[in-house]
Amino acid sequence: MTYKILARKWRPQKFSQVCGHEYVIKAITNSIKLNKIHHAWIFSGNRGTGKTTIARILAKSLSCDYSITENPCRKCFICKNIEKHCFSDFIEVDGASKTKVEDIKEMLSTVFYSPLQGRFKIYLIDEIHMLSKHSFNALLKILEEPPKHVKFIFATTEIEKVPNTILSRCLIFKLNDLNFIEIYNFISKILKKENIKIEPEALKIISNYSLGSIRDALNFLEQSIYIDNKKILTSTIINLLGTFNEEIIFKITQSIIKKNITNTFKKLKQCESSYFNWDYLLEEILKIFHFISMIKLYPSILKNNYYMSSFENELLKIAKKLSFNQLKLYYKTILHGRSLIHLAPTKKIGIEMLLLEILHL
Ligand SMILES: Nc1ncnc2c1ncn2[C@@H]1O[C@H](COP(=O)(O)OP(=O)(O)OP(=O)(O)O)[C@@H](O)[C@H]1O
Ligand SMILES: [Zn+2]
Repeated sequence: MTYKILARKWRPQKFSQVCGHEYVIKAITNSIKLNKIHHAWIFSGNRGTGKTTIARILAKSLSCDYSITENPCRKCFICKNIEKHCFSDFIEVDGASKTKVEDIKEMLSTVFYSPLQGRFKIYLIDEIHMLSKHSFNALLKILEEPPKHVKFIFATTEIEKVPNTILSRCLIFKLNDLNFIEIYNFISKILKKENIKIEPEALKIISNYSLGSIRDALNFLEQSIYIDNKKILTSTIINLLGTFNEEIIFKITQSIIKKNITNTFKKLKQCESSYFNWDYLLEEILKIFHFISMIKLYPSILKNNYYMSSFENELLKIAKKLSFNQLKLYYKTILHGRSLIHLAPTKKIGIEMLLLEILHL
């Protein structure tokens, strides 16, 4: 059998398998249950959060041979063919490569023909924001009065680039970035199914590093599996992603707060490797200052918290010791310094100067 990468192998095929986005899923499934089927949907959100996945499940829901259903059977020939990407009445178009008006006109020339096998003719246009102005105008004409058998599903990472005239004719669903816990739980489940063990710290780093995208998290896992077959090690992830574990980030932040220059630079040296990602270091330090500020002003954030959980007591102490104004000053100085780093002769010099500056706040 041909090898399928994790992100494809574990692409959800039913709404119940989708990670997060509860309200979006609820709205879609309820509208299907109530038989209130709109003619155009648009899903917006960052890369790898589930737009195409949800769009394809929706296409099955509308087309399943048994009935329109929020729970497509996955057994009928239509469901099966949609999953195999070979169903003639489900047309997927990549808006990024078909931007020109001729491309869109060619696609739209088929809308007036009845579906061949399905209930509807469904057009999924991915990255719709890439269409040209003329393409949007051509699409708008059809969207104003679409034939009854036609449904449009759009996906975009940049909804602000989609004209309002198009948006106002669609149901708009905003997919948020998945949070740390959602990604953590989702990939833990997949690793269990794949019978692969992982060190807890490695799982945390992946969940954190993927910045809200399940696809990124699965791709990082994929890469690490090539190295550690049966048990993914923290050291592998650190080298692979050019990142570091929570302990080192915490220690650097702690040394900064204690104004201990020697320790700060000792720890910094430990991070250095050919894979080291300097941008990530500043991002992580910013996250810690944000987290300490939250602990100070909104302590309930610690309930069911995974982030920096091994250092909770120390973080609480810091939150008590520093005023919010001090925390804010650290945060702002790093944020500002980070935006100027590209002007430094090298990133390393930029970071070292910034650390010296905050050590002297
Ligand atoms: N919410 C989610 N739940 C479960 N898996 C997900 C989710 N989002 C993404 N994935 C995983 O990531 C892969 C890519 O997802 P998908 O193609 O739906 O992302 P997308 O938002 O359309 O991204 P892009 O904007 O880059 O096209 C899927 O095959 C699946 O494995
Ligand atoms: Zn079916």
